[in-house]
Amino acid sequence: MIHFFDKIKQHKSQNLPFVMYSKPSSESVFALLQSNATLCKVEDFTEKGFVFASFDGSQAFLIPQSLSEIIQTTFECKSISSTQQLPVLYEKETQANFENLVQSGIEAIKKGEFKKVVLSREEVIELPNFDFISFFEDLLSLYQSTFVYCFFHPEIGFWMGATPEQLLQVNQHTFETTALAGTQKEAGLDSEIVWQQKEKEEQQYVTDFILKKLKKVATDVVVSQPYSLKAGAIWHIKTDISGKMNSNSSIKDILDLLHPTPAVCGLPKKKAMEFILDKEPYNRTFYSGFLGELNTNFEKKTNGSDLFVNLRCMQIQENQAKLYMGCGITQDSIPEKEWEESVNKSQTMKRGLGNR
Ligand SMILES: C=C(O[C@@H]1C=C(C(=O)O)C=C[C@H]1O)C(=O)O
Repeated sequence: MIHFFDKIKQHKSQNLPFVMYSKPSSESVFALLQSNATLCKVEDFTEKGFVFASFDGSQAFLIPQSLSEIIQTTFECKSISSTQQLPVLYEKETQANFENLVQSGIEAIKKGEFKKVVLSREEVIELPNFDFISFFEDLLSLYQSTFVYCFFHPEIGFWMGATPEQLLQVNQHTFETTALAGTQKEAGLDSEIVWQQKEKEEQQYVTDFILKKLKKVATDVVVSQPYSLKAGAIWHIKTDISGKMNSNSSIKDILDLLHPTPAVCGLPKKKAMEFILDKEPYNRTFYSGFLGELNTNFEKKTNGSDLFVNLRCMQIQENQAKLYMGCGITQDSIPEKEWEESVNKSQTMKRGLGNR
């Protein structure tokens, strides 16, 4: 049998669509290898396969199960120093531009236009001699608590990432989702992690938004206490939310209500979205969109869905990678701190790349 990664390489060299991924805390890696290059759209979210959807909700594509060979492998973690840092050198202008964007967000919040907005930037880095397979293997070892993926479609692009954020998991009529926000860099002992009011509040906005939206489509909703979650060298605050979908509600109904959550867009959603589309100097496309298994769980062999928010990711183009990172802005935000947070988030992908 040809080895899993050789098959992936072969598929990529034929310019055919594929995705490979590993779920949080799993040792399995699955791949869907589409047999032709057709661009398949998701119409109503009853389709089966792997979905890749944009931030603004206008595009959702599928690698369909019916057109794909499904392969699986298991991996063993290698030991990689997760504290290795790439030198961080930025043009003053890059930092000033992002801080000005954040400042404009703070001013809009103070004027009452919205309560929270998530503002992001892209960063281009050179990737000479990039081997996506060994980078993917490094991501698996570095970020075991995240959803690690590599997605390719000739008409969509080539994306990789390690996201800590689950958007939605559905099994029959029960579902789980999470509210994730607040960020701080690892420092000292894990047990000493302390959150400021600003971060607690920012995360509470996300939880409140999700609970309010779910009222329309779900019952028996259970909410955990907020707790700290580590993803690589970054900490977040997380709340787990679960419940039962109403019998007349569909996955599409829930996704329409939840995506994009205030964890990646803002609050209220429409106003924050308008601000982002108007003010961010680039197009997010699939960054902060969502991706994952739609109506098919290959490990459990059920019809479940398991969707994640596309964060801590990059788009590979020729010998370059575009990295994407965003920060939740509230009225108490300090532009310089948000810049630092974006630099810390960029380390998730750079740390893997630093090992090359
Ligand atoms: C937008 C990103 O992350 C989101 C924003 C966070 C924050 O504002 O603290 C935390 C986790 C994510 O929900 C990103 O990583 O690009």
